[in-house]
Amino acid sequence: MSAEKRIRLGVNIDHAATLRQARYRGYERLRGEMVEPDPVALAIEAEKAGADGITVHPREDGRHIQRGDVLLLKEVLQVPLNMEMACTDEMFEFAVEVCPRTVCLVPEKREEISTEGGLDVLAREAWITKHVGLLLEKGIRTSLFIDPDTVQIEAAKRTGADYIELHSGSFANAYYGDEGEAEAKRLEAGVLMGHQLGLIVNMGHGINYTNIERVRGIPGIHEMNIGHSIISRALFTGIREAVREMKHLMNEEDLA
Ligand SMILES: CC(=O)[C@@H](O)[C@H](O)COP(=O)(O)O
Ligand SMILES: NCC(=O)COP(=O)(O)O
Repeated sequence: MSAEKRIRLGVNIDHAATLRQARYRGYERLRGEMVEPDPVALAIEAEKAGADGITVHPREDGRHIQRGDVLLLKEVLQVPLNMEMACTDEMFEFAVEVCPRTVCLVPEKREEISTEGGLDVLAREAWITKHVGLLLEKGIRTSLFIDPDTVQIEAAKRTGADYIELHSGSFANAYYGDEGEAEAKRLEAGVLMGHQLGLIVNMGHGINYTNIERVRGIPGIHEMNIGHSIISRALFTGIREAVREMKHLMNEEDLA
């Protein structure tokens, strides 16, 4: 695949933090203790293996990645940090403190295990538009994590955000069923529409080493953010191999 068409791989390391917090509930790096697994050390390994970026989602309730992790990541990473966050004033303040390359605005529900649907941009359009501008003043670009729906993509454009990340969870859930192809086509149409509107289009959620074969060929995907599947595979292969394998697979390249 030619360099300009290569899909960038953003590795979401939250799931390592989820494992850590399962044992060390309430742990926050700022206390200075060292417990495992360390998501920051994992991110550095992922970077060494070729990750083009690292994604984290500090939740308002702090149940997965911790704020101290995010601040440290910003210090030690060479590759861009993408920080997902809920549309709240408190998270905005934290984003300004961290100053990641990009912020990706996501919906957040206390009761969900992971992010279930895309952001309803129309419902939060005024807040989002204002904060896209405020983040840009601080040199932070904004992405909006949305379902591949026409009205949401149009609304995303109106907010002034540079990026959208199309939520591929419905596709991933439907992959083995009758609706898999229809969901893939929805993503395809969403990427195309985003492009036509001049947005940079990313994709993420539920992408794995199997279903990647259906979405990797969609023209114009800038970056895929992949977490759960890579961290799961890393338990068997180590993170470097898991990243290397996904990076080659998503770009249809042979492993050297
Ligand atoms: C926005 C998204 O799809 C994922 O990044 C997800 O939110 C990861 O974080 P959690 O595991 O805390 O849900
Ligand atoms: N925004 C999606 C993401 O970062 C990773 O989602 P998943 O691969 O952990 O489902």
